[in-house]
This record gives sequence, C-alpha cells and structure tokens, in this order.
Amino acid sequence: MLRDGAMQGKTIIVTGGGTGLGKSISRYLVQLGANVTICSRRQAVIDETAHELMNEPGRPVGAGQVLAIACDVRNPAEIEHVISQTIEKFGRIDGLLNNSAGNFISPTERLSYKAFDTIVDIVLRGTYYFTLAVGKYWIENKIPGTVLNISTTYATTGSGYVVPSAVAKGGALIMTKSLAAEWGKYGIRLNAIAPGPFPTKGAWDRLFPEPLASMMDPTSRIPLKRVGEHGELANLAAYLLSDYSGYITGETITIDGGEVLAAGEFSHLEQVSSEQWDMIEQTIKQANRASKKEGQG
Ligand SMILES: CCCCCCCCC/C=C/C(=O)SCCNC(=O)CCNC(=O)[C@H](O)C(C)(C)COP(=O)(O)OP(=O)(O)OC[C@H]1O[C@@H](n2cnc3c(N)ncnc32)[C@H](O)[C@@H]1OP(=O)(O)O
Ligand SMILES: NC(=O)C1=CN([C@@H]2O[C@H](COP(=O)(O)OP(=O)(O)OC[C@H]3O[C@@H](n4cnc5c(N)ncnc54)[C@H](OP(=O)(O)O)[C@@H]3O)[C@@H](O)[C@H]2O)C=CC1
Repeated sequence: MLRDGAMQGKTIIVTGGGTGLGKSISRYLVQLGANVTICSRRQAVIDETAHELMNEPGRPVGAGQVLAIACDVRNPAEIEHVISQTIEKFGRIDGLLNNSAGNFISPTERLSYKAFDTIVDIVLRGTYYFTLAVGKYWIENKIPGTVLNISTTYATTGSGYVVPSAVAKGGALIMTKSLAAEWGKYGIRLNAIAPGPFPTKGAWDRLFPEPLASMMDPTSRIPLKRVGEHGELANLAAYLLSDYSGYITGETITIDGGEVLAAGEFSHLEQVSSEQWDMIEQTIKQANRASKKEGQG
C-alpha cells in the first residue's frame, strides 16, 4: 500500500516478530526500508526469521536490516537489553509494535491462578512494560515515536472462553487511549489494531484445534465470508506506524471482514430465503393494514 522506501530511516521493534502476524508485518516493514528488531522468547525462531527476511528473493534495493534479540516481555531487564542493542545497531528507535501474546481457549472455571496470570502477564504486563521503557527513551531524547498495539475485537465486546486474554487486551486498549492523551504533548502517538481471524499456527493451535476445526467453519459468521490475509493487516500496521498517519492517535481500527457486526440483533436473518421474505413482507403489510383500520375505528 505504501510507496517503496516509505519507512526508510525508521527503526521499529516488533515483539513476537518471529512468527505469525508479527513476522508478516516485519517482512513488509523491512521491504519498505525500515530496520526491524524482532524479539521473542525463542532465539532459534527469531534467528531463522531474521535470516529469511534478510535473504528474501526479490528483496528490494534499500530494504531494511533485521536484528533478532531474545526477550521475554515479562522481564524489564530483557526489554531494556533489546532497547539498548537496537540503539547500538540502528542508532535510534522510532516505533514499537506490541504484538507478542499468549492465549488458549478454556472454560474459565478450569483455569488455575497461574494459567490466568500467564496470559495477563504476557499480554498486559508485557505491553505496558515495553511501552513504558520505550516511552521513557523517547521523552528523554525528544523523539516523536509511535506505538501500535495488536489487540482483538473482543477487547471491547468481551468474550467467553478467552477471559484472561480479553481482560489483558482490554487493559492494553485502555492504556493505548490513556497514553495517547498524556503523551501527545511529546509527539508520541499510540494506536491499536483489532483483527478478526487471520490464520496463524500459533492462534489456530490454541484457539481452533480439533475437534472444533472439523465442527465449524469460522468464515460462516463473517459478512465478507473469508478470513483475513496477512498482507491486509501488514498494510494497515505499516500505515499506522508511518508518518502518513501522523494525526491519528488513541484510535483502534478493526480489520475483521465485519465479524463483530454479525452480533447485530438481526444479522442472522441472512438465512431467510427469498420466498420466506415474500411471506414475511405480506404478513407485515397485513399487520400494518390492520393497525391502520384500528386507528380509523
Ligand atoms: C475461529 C478461529 C479462531 C479465530 C481466532 C481469532 C481471534 C483470536 C484473538 C487472539 C489471538 C491470540 O492471542 S493468538 C496468540 C496465540 N499464540 C500464543 O499463545 C503463543 C504463545 N503461547 C504459549 O507459549 C503457551 O500457549 C502459553 C500457555 C500461553 C504460555 O506458555 P508457558 O510455557 O509460559 O506456560 P505453561 O507453563 O505451559 O502454562 C502456564 C499455565 O497455563 C496452563 N495452561 C496452558 N494451556 C492450558 C489449557 N489449554 N487449558 C488450561 N490451562 C492451560 C498450564 O497448565 C499452566 O498452569 P499450571 O498448570 O497451574 O502450572
Ligand atoms: N491470528 C489471529 O487471528 C489473531 C491474532 N491476534 C493477535 O495477533 C498477535 C500475533 O498473534 P499470532 O501471530 O496469531 O500468533 P503467534 O503465536 O504466531 O504470535 C505470538 C508471538 O508472541 C511471542 N510471545 C509469546 N509469549 C512471549 C513472551 N513472554 N515474551 C515475548 N514474546 C512472546 C511468541 O514467540 P515466542 O514463543 O518465541 O516467545 C510469538 O512469536 C497477538 O497479539 C494476537 O493476540 C489478534 C486477533 C486475531
């Protein structure tokens, strides 16, 4: 979507950049010329991704560099290490993509305290630790940085069976808005993306495993009748991390093919056939006529 070289000179940290959506967004940022630090717990995974992104066939002239540094986002010392290594290698940091997450479906009453803590710690604590660390660096160095948080649609609607994730994503979303208000004076912007289903191994293994996958079609309740494509999300993420979105802050953009709208009171009526609509129309019109007559009487 953005022109070639649109992110030239920018350095972006992507948490969870070794896999799934974080990897797809990192790939696009690098193609647009950004230097990208990818971090997550598994060094071998991020090393492999860094190698892949640096050696892609058709890599454009002017594509950015990739640095892979292991980091558990629950650990402030490891976060500070990522920040100092990034500055040492690339000179500065312009953007932070909080994309790391942990999640799995489960009836909430089956969760141990530790299971609940694990999700909230990765998603909420990890997001505010990283944002706080990078924000302090930006304010001290007068850099107008930008944060993009990968949220979910159920961060605002809530959802059963992923309650720790909903709690944590909801908290991160309110942090996005709160800090957008507070740090605007430093030129720092914070936004969020709320994706619907975008197939990744990490999400599908934990949110759509067998026998669920054989029982239901996740596209049936999506108005556009398909899942998202990684490129569609990467376009939006790059735009929100770029200077082209310079007047957008505190915003959450949903990219879900209309899935959240399916909860609308009457949205399920797409199952009604054309013949049934003929009958329904006649029945309603008959009732209209009857009520008019009552008024005349
Ligand atoms: C429609 C289509 C889709 C559509 C999907 C569209 C919307 C999706 C929106 C959001 C998507 C995402 O976030 S997708 C992101 C998915 N990716 C990830 O989750 C990647 C990282 N995940 C992980 O590493 C693991 O899954 C995770 C458990 C979170 C963390 O691993 P750790 O090694 O740190 O922790 P562990 O020690 O294994 O586990 C911690 C505790 O959690 C418990 N635990 C772990 N799994 C459990 C389970 N299934 N049920 C109960 N409890 C569980 C353990 O027993 C431990 O508790 P004790 O027994 O008490 O010790
Ligand atoms: N796929 C989808 O349909 C949707 C996804 N999302 C969101 O998109 C983002 C990416 O998810 P997706 O790509 O699907 O799944 P992945 O499992 O591929 O991505 C999650 C990433 O988080 C990293 N991670 C997990 N725990 C930690 C930790 N403690 N410290 C640092 N990194 C960690 C993982 O790497 P490692 O294990 O090496 O640490 C992994 O790279 C998440 O925020 C998710 O909530 C939102 C809505 C829908």
